[in-house]
Amino acid sequence: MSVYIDKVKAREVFDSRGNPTVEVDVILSDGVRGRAEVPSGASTGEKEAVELRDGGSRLEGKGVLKAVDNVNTEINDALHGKDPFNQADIDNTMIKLDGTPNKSRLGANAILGVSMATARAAANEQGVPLYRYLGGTDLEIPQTFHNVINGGVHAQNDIDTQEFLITPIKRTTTREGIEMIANTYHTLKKVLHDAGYDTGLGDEGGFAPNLKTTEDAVKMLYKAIEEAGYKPGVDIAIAIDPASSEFYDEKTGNYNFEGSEKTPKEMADYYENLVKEFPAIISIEDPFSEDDWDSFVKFTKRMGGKIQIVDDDLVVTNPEIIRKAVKDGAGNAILIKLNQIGTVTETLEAMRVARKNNFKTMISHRSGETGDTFISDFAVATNAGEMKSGAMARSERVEKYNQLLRIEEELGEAGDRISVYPNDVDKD
Ligand SMILES: C=C(OP(=O)(O)O)C(=O)O
Ligand SMILES: [Mg+2]
Repeated sequence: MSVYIDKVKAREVFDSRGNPTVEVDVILSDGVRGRAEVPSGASTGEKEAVELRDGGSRLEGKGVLKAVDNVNTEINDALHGKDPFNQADIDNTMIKLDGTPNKSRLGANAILGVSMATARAAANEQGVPLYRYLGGTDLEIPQTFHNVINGGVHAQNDIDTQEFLITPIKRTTTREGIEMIANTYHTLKKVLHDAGYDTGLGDEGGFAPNLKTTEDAVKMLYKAIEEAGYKPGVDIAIAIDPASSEFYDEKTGNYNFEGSEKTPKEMADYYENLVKEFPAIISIEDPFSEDDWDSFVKFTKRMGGKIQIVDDDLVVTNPEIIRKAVKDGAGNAILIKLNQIGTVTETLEAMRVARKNNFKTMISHRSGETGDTFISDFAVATNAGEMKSGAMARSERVEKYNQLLRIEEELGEAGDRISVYPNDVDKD
């Protein structure tokens, strides 16, 4: 008889913010195992699959023992005897067992942990790396986006834009690109320090200086890129994630942004001027709130030919909402977070819908992370094109880039064509 799932076992471990999270082991009938840890967001979208938390006074109500128990009892019973290579069956069984539209009964954290650990166990059973098991051949290393200045809800400072990311655009290998980012990151520390700013870190390993405005932060990035010996917009480009649902006022329909109240139209003007002033900015994520769909559509018509407009909170990796974004022309790229939707299978569907409709895809970490490097393998396996995983500090972030370096080496040794998005002429 071929190998089957013997047991799924979960435990409570801790994430990079010191909050409890779910870790799952999937154990196959021949003893082979797969393990996965589940990340957790802070600026979460309203329509994300539900992360089950225990409530009560223990660990400020953030415990995940209910989710752990759901894995160890109901999910274990439902998956015992199943084929670990049939990922869709595993995921659909859990979706049906949960029975809610947003995984709120068993918890998306419980379900995703099992889903990812099953893929790992299956890869281990075949004796191949996870990226190979999920992706086969003809794989591409993603372009990496590194969040080097943290603001918004990821830092205790006055900047409302949550993320300032730098991305190496002129490089021949991933290793070279990541070296360029490390150089710039170190130079940024010096630039901030010399200008009298604090160089403490935010949640994603970027610096969290008490700069007052988004423009000031972008100016610091320009300075750091140049002082590190690169040209902004030629060697290294910039992306921002205002995560604007966080400063949107539902009652007025306006944005309370860095000391002034702006209408959606004024916000759009602001972004257009920002990109004019700083042409190294090539990508803006969640420029408008998840409750301000029309502004996304208008902004995509206005700026979509010039820059990448990434939907994160707006579509929460949900294939149905992505279909609507495609239909309405809201954004031109999708941020992909496995825990927003809660299974590997649905995440693959979300990516297929996006790519089929010429939307770019960027695989993302969460602000609360673990040491698990699943997303690096996943980004390569799916030829995602882009990946963001924080700055070149805090090992839960850096390990994900290190995993890309290992994969690049392995692909080279195995004789694969190594291409580094987006320099490749085949880019889609
Ligand atoms: C990574 C992000 O933050 P969080 O995990 O807090 O949602 C994001 O908004 O893109
Ligand atoms: Mg975001």
